[in-house]
Amino acid sequence: MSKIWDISQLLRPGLPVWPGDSTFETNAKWVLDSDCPVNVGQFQLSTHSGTHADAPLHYDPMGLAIADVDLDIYIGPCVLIDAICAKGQVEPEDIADQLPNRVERVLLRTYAAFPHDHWVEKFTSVAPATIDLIASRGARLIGIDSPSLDPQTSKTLDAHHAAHRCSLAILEGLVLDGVPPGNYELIAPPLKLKQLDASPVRALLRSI
Ligand SMILES: N[C@@H](CC(=O)c1ccccc1NC=O)C(=O)O
Ligand SMILES: [Zn+2]
Ligand SMILES: [Zn+2]
Repeated sequence: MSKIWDISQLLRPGLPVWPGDSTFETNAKWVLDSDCPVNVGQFQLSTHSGTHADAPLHYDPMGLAIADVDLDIYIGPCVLIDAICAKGQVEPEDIADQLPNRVERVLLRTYAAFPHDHWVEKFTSVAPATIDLIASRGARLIGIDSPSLDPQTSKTLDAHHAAHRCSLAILEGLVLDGVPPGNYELIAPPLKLKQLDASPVRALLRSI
């Protein structure tokens, strides 16, 4: 029997978001009572809320929108690598020992404990050389538990552009607490959002 790990953040009011970005809000459009047979909610959120997939359109005006990306990248074998010891940026030497020679998808864990209730300004990002290394092993997707591949203060998004050059899809904001490093099946397709730059995902790992 395979085990499933839910590696998604809980979307709720109070969810920490990128400084200045839209907060996650909910509202009851209809409320079930003697006059109304159903509950119907509504919610408002940033495309980069919680656990999400970036589309190339996020950092390239000519890039694909999230509705148009190849879905099979988000489903299939992956390796989860422990990079908790990395300081500032995940450098190639932080993961070299754990990175298989051939790999399809790579997930990096940087938090010892995921910060569910507050925004961490100095999260761990990924060195562009690490992106190149992962891509050189055949990967088509990189995922990370921090909110971005690049530092919060970056204006050039070098790691995002490196990923784009290498045709690597990007997942961010994964919750990897309690998941042992190793091989899994990833299931994390984005929503089919026309002309948008990213999408929340329900990200799952299945043991193999
Ligand atoms: N690059 C980040 C997000 C990002 O940069 C961002 C997200 C929301 C609002 C503003 C952002 N960047 C502004 O410079 C990411 O990949 O999710
Ligand atoms: Zn993003
Ligand atoms: Zn990103």
